[in-house]
Amino acid sequence: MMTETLLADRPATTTPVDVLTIKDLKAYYINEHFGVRREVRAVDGIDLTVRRNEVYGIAGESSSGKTSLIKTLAGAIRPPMRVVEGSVKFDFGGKHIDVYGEPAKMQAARWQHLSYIMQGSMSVLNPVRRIKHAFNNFAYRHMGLDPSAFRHRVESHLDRLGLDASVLEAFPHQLSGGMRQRVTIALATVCEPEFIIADEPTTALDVLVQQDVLGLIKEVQGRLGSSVVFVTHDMSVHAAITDRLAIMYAGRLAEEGPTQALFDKPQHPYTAHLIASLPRIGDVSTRKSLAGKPPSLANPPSGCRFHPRCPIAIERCSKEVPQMLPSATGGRVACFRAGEISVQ
Ligand SMILES: Nc1ncnc2c1ncn2[C@@H]1O[C@H](COP(=O)(O)OP(=O)(O)OP(=O)(O)O)[C@@H](O)[C@H]1O
Repeated sequence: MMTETLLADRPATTTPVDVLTIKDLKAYYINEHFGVRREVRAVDGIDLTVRRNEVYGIAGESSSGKTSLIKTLAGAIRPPMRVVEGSVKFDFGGKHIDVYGEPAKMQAARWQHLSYIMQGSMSVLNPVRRIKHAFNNFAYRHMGLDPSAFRHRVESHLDRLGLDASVLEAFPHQLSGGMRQRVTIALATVCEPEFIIADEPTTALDVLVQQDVLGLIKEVQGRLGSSVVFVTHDMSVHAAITDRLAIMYAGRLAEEGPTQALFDKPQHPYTAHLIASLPRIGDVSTRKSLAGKPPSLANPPSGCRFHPRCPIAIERCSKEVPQMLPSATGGRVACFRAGEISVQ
């Protein structure tokens, strides 16, 4: 995919109002067997903010902690996962919610203020019930409308999203994968939430349907002025849809910044590697893969967790943990040698 073209088409975001603030967040999977405690440090000291009316991407290879982070920020964690430190706070237009201080408030905010678009629509669509039941189950009680006004609202929302009202009478298996994903986007946005979490929503779709679904998410986000946290390992999808991008490695942030700047001039060697491994039209050279594999989060390396795989690591990298500091490209980066590597 030609990331340059996709990036050039994107309008800039101009409203720097924070809707989500995460401070020093640590969330671990903690198991104890026969008195031996095992901690998987999936989210390990994350600070970030998401602004109103932006698409904020979270990238990183498998097991870097992306899903654990979004579960934690949505207050959707279950044992053995536990938040051991830090805070997650939302500001929904003046309505403040401290996710771990006020769990009941967070529960009440679901659908109306915060909703999800998941990978694979079948997690929200019951295979043996018509689509309309999903709307009735999830959205009806949050909207305070009588049944006919609710039906009218759902139908006009579907219409704006290019879906015919007849989908409400269909069973999920009667729709294509792309159509089902459009329905789940409609379901997640019918209450006009301020905050939408999209977890790998296009991963199972083919490229053309993927473009269509991305366009739809961007359009709904723009119309509602919502914030979207968009998680995927696919950097070309981030290039197409996100305004700012965070790169996760082994439970921590490696880099964060405006998506375009991050693609143009990655400051962290891991970001540079992710961008360099994207296929480019006309380039027939073999892409060099990164040596080694992501570390175990039960026993991560000392210092910078990326240092055993980093082509420019120095002694300091194995001893000290680099902090996220302002980067030369208007973002933040956690690297003692920030900016010293170029994309091949
Ligand atoms: N229930 C669990 N118990 C123990 N460890 C877990 C559990 N769920 C996830 N993990 C571990 O937490 C770490 C982060 O996993 P997570 O699913 O958040 O990563 P991810 O970046 O979303 O990966 P993927 O892209 O493959 O979904 C991994 O090491 C994973 O093995």
